[in-house]
Amino acid sequence: MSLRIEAKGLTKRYGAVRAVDDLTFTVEPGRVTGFLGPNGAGKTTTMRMMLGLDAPASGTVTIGGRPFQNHRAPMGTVGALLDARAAHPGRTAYRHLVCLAESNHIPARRVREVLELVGLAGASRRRAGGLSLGMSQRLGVAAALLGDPPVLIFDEPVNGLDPEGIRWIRTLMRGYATEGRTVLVSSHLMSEMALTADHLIVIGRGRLIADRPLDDFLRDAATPGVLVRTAEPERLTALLGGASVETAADGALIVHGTDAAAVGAVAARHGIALSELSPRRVSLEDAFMNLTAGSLEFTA
Ligand SMILES: Nc1ncnc2c1ncn2[C@@H]1O[C@H](COP(=O)(O)OP(=O)(O)OP(=O)(O)O)[C@@H](O)[C@H]1O
Repeated sequence: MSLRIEAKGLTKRYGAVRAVDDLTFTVEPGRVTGFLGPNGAGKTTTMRMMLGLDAPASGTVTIGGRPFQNHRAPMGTVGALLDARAAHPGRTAYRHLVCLAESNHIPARRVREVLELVGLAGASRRRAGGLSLGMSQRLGVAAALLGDPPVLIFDEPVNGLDPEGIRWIRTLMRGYATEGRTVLVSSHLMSEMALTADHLIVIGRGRLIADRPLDDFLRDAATPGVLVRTAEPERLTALLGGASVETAADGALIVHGTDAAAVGAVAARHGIALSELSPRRVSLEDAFMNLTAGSLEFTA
């Protein structure tokens, strides 16, 4: 069973703030979709509406063609990780999952399975309140996986995880997507999404900014240019004739309209020493900043 998530004209206001503003997009099965936006962009609010935890002011969001609340087996439809500290602090990890399983008609043996799956089997008797943030996060993932759902919705799942935990959750999401499930994961870090997602939905101030494959972002970010450092920038600039040259804040030259080999050849021919010569790429983080500039809630 594969289900897509479809938002149409989704809008939510908090007083004068349009937290989510006319969002239309589809999250397809079989890939990891990154939901990217700066702090306050509206990611959590959108995910809460997907799960029927908040009502839209207008528009709709459906999972497999109907609102989440209309599915008869919620945990068997969507596995959600919204708030890592959602478990009752006094309950053991095991008890927390058993309660969830019981109220959702999920066999108790599944609890052992998911505890194994998230690496918490050894900590199942510990109280949720005493777990580290990383372990709470794993317990949240265990709860999400209880019903073996075709759709996973994870809000900033790497928060609080150490590098091993981050790799674990990436692998887990990748695995589920490969099985044909629908995986939506939010983040405010482009660098994290670049390692995790196949497709990106980018929002800023509640509005859709981009909805395209990760590869397209990577290609655009790799705008060709050449970074050159030399003690004779003026002379080299004059010799480069047709190319457009800008000077970076640290004195390096950024040359467009030619390649590193050509710049090196000109410098060699005229005996200009270069201390650096490299093809320049815009970092992904810069590309994301450019994309969302003007949509930041707070700017420095
Ligand atoms: N319950 C609420 N009451 C009032 N305003 C809210 C509420 N929840 C969210 N907002 C506002 O709605 C906007 C979107 O918030 P949201 O938490 O959805 O963004 P986000 O992209 O998840 O951000 P973050 O990465 O910081 O979690 C923000 O301006 C936020 O201040």
